[in-house]
Amino acid sequence: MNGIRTFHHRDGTARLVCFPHAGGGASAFLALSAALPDDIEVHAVQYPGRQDRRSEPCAEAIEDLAAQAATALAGYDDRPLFLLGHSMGALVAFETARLLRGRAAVTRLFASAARPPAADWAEPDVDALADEQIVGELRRLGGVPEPVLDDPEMIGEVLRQLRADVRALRRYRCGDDAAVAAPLTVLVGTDDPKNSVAQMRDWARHTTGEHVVETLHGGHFALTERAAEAAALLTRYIRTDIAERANGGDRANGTAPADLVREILVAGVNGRRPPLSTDLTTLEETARTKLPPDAFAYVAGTAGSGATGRANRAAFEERRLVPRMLRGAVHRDLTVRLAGQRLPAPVLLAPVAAQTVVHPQGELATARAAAEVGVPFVLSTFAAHSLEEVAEQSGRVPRWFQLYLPSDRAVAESLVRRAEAGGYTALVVTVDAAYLGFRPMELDNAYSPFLRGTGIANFTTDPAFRAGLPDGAEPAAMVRRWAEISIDPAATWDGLAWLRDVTDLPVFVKGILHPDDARLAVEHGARGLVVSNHGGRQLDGSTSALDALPAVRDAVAGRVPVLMDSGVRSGTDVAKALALGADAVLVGRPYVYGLGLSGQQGVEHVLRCLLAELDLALALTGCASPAELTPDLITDQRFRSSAAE
Ligand SMILES: Cc1cc2nc3c(=O)[nH]c(=O)nc-3n(C[C@H](O)[C@H](O)[C@H](O)COP(=O)(O)O)c2cc1C
Repeated sequence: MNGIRTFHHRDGTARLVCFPHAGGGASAFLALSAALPDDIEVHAVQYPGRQDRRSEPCAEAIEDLAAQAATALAGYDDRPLFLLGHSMGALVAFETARLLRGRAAVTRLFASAARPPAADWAEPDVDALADEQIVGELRRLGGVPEPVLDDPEMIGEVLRQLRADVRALRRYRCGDDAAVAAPLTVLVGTDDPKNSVAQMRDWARHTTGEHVVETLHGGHFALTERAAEAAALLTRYIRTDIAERANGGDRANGTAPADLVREILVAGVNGRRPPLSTDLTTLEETARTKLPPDAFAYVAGTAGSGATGRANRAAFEERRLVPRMLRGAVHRDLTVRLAGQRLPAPVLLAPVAAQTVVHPQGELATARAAAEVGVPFVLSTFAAHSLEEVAEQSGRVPRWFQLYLPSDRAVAESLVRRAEAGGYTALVVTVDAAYLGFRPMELDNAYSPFLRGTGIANFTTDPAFRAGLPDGAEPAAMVRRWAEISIDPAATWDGLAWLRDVTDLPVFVKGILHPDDARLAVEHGARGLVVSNHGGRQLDGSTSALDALPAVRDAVAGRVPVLMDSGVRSGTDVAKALALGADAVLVGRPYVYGLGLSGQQGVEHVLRCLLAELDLALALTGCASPAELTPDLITDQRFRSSAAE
């Protein structure tokens, strides 16, 4: 009997085949199948000896289950094939992918709640355990409904299947070098009592392709118990893989970011010069002379005496890279993955409010530049153009939306829904600006763009916001209402948990500096963090973001990606942040100066320079990818003894 079951018949562009856990049947994936969208056709493998295959004997070995599945799937080669195995099912899926090589190519393998194939699974000898002991363990892990656990006949059936499966699992052996070619995404529940994120790293040995670890909120059965969250994550991977196949890869034109150097020098032969200096640290001084004074002060300003603004720069300058030689890093790949999304480089444009202050096209020009260069733009809640208008300019590069949590939760929810509908793929919740910092450069000019009606477009276009105002409200009334509700100064971590429950979009928390806040953010649903002091604009005297990074990174121990911003001015700054543990970096003021000085072209220039210098930093430190930038490539000048100088 063909062991493939289908719950929802769809004519999807992709096929996802799910492999159940020990003691489980195909129906374990019913809710997940329902939560997945129509473009993904979902099938589940029914192992012999259970549910509608009850009359057949259970399999003796994982390899037998894989051989049966591979035979059934051999003809599934008419659309991209994805395999997803849960717990023991991950081993069956892995072995199936190995057998399918050359028959039906597996586009990606998802392994959920499962240790790597070569690891010791430490499964107890269930034949030697009493029924009550096994039932106790099943209660602890979840996954078997209480009524089944309490029904002697039904639980007897589950135990029979489970014992057979665990016998097969205990017999299974896999070498360290057994690998599939398919990229591999490993999913692990944040509270899985059987598995930890650290144990998942060795899955990397079992693929010659990409290896990513993703966390889901929940325990051993997070995959099926949090079906909506899991479905959103799987969908992002599947759709990105399909889009990549359609494009034939991003490097199709064969150019690397570092080729900018040659491009500029060759253009010079014909008398052409770059539009702005390639030394991005000089743009601030150019902007000071060219931008309107109020606008320049708004962008350049920091809090108080500027101590934190200076510390942000000093932290980068005090770190030095230690180049490595003769490593032949010719083929470099800047791609990174964050919360299931593939980014062409570990660089994003930070959310910066009210961009029409420096250029009439504002965020529209920035979005076009981001799309042109292939760098995601994080749009501010306080943008001068609505998020829908900006989405239209954003092309195919992932776009993210930054959210200040409004005290009117109806407005907050409405903004989230609009971001979802507008194709934004992540939310960045900024938590360090419950109050505006004390910023002398703004105060001395008595200048706020918002109070003059710039930077509130997402509110004036929002139905929930407008519902709180009389029809035909004057602009001044809108500004007053905006000032009342746009940021909730009383928000607590519960606000983050609320947001997690309102949306399936991954939520990054921006503005984290303390390791305890990092842990709290993850506990309340953050899928990523941004270590940031808001470019030194909030609390003067606070720590530099780069100095805060390693402790935050250690606090989350790989459970979620950690991004950073504040003070990044060059590609080598990006390299330093990555070497100290950032997964990606946001850049703020430099691109805003590029926008103010040369519009879209200026933003493109800044981004190209950053990426070119980052690519060269990889080449000159002998790294083929951002992941190879490690702390040993950094020295900290502050801790060098004079003898070493
Ligand atoms: C003019 C200006 C406006 C900003 N507006 C926002 C905002 O609306 N939301 C937000 O989360 N951060 C905002 N930021 C902070 C940036 O996202 C980022 O944290 C900071 O600019 C990084 O530091 P850098 O400018 O040194 O690169 C703003 C920064 C500037 C300079």
